Amino acid sequence: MRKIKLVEVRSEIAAGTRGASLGVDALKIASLDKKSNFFTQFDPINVPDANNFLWKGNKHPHAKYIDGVYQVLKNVYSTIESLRLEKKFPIVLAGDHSTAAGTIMGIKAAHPEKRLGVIWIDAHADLHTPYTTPSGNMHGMPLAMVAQLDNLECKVNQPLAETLSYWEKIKKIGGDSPKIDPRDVVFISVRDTEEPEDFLIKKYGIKNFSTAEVRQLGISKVAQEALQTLKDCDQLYISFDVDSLDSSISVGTGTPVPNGLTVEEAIQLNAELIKDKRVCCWEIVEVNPTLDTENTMAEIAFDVLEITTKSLVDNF
Ligand SMILES: NC(=[NH2+])NCCC[C@H](N)C(=O)O
Ligand SMILES: [Mn+2]
Repeated sequence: MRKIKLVEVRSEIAAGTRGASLGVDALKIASLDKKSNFFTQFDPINVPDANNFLWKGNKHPHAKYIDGVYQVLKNVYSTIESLRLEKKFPIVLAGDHSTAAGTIMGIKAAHPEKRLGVIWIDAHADLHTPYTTPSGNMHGMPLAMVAQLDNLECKVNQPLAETLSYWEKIKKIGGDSPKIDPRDVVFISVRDTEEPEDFLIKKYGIKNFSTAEVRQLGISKVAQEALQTLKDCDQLYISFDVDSLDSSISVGTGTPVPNGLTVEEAIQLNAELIKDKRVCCWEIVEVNPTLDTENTMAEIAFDVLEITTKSLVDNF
């Protein structure tokens, strides 16, 4: 069996709604209520966040708290790089989705020669940049950070010079080269995008398996085709944003969207994908219990986490 390491990242500064930093602990409460021994099996490591920046107020309208985001990304990057060098399999429990960029930077830094593919299960494409973001929330930008995209063709904002200097630094964490080719991204259930993102999806021919397609093809076929799309990649990272689930289920998350996956679909999908031997890291993000009742979102997310991890363990 591969050595699994749980990584906790309680960042919420890059989300537009407060509370995603509590997602990790909500997962633990869900585990206790379920009387699961999950959290006794793997000892977790905690990555320092920069949520204290929230008290100071935001100075960057088109990339909110980018100074804090930069710090967190460096922390996540160095943690993940070390774990990968120790041949550990990181299972990352995170808050806002921006930190997935740090995860990807770390994976790439540990094995720069390996071509890295990404399976992004999410309602959103998270391909924005400070030049295109409609909200300024940096959880909408991680894939642009790691692919080193500015998307100036679709520029709508005029970010401040200081914002752009942080943006340049972020893109260079782990080295001044793209960590992924955008063509090596596969989306699943992405259904709420803005024009600048649609432009990039088209430009790079990024494959998205819509919810309808998931239902049409069935989970095993989708998993198979997603992995086939990334056949030339040497290692794979799976990012599971709980807002990929239908908004009737994903109440406890900052940006819920209708027409998403069912719980069963999400569980089967992750359990299937993680069997591929190239997968070297799995991440779950954006649980926000302050928007929820009875910790429902975390209970569902915990089921996904537990079953996906079991599939990983059983297949090694
Ligand atoms: N990881 C997420 N929940 N991302 C939501 C992004 C929503 C929207 N595209 C924005 O940039 O504001
Ligand atoms: Mn996301």
